[in-house]
Amino acid sequence: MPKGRIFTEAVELLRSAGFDLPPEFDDSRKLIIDVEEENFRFILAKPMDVATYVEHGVADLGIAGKDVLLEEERDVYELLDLKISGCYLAVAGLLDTKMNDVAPKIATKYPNIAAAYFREQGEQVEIIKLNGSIELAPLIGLADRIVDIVSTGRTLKENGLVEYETITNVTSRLIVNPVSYRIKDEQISELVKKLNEVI
Ligand SMILES: Nc1ncnc2c1ncn2[C@@H]1O[C@H](COP(=O)(O)OP(=O)(O)OP(=O)(O)O)[C@@H](O)[C@H]1O
Ligand SMILES: O=P(O)(O)OC[C@H]1O[C@H](OP(=O)(O)OP(=O)(O)O)[C@H](O)[C@@H]1O
Repeated sequence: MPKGRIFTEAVELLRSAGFDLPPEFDDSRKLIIDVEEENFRFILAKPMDVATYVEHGVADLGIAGKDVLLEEERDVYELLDLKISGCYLAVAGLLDTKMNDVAPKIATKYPNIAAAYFREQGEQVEIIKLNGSIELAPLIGLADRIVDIVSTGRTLKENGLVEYETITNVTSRLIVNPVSYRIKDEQISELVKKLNEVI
């Protein structure tokens, strides 16, 4: 399970699919929660790391944003679009500004997605990896553009930035380790069926 934003929505989804999740899921700092009644162990990780745990098989299943899956390109299967935590990835910058002609600078938490996007556009850019507050970069002259998540658009607006292009829509997905998918096929299909009924 991804901690943070997605967690609350994911817990709600699992509960509505019939999972009996204890109150620990609402207020706890535990990183591993065993739910014996369901025969499930929940591991709470940073959202960007979920696919890593699943690829390595220490978790059979995971919930990860499509942004993470595109950025990390882990060897996992995507089973379901859970249609939660919706947002999108966009190129943004200061109003009425052109990108520098020579190797414009792009600040982002998503260097792979950004590099692939500008490569497809035939533009040579310099990617600057940041870990948060991406909107700062064009404001203080670190970058010409940013590639970042937009949800309500409030962060862009309040910082005087505008969106130039949409890259892709993002929702959270149910992912599975390819070996687990073969071995635990029955259990996993049962879970997918339950989730499908409430998505
Ligand atoms: N407004 C949003 N901003 C960022 N991520 C969002 C937003 N809305 C939905 N998401 C989803 O939530 C995930 C990130 O969750 P969250 O912000 O809790 O983690 P994080 O980026 O690791 O944050 P932090 O580094 O602040 O802990 C993304 O992968 C994306 O799929
Ligand atoms: O369109 P909005 O609803 O304003 O949401 C988008 C903002 O939310 C995220 O930042 P976050 O809050 O995760 O902070 P961070 O960039 O410092 O990690 C994202 O990186 C944008 O900055």
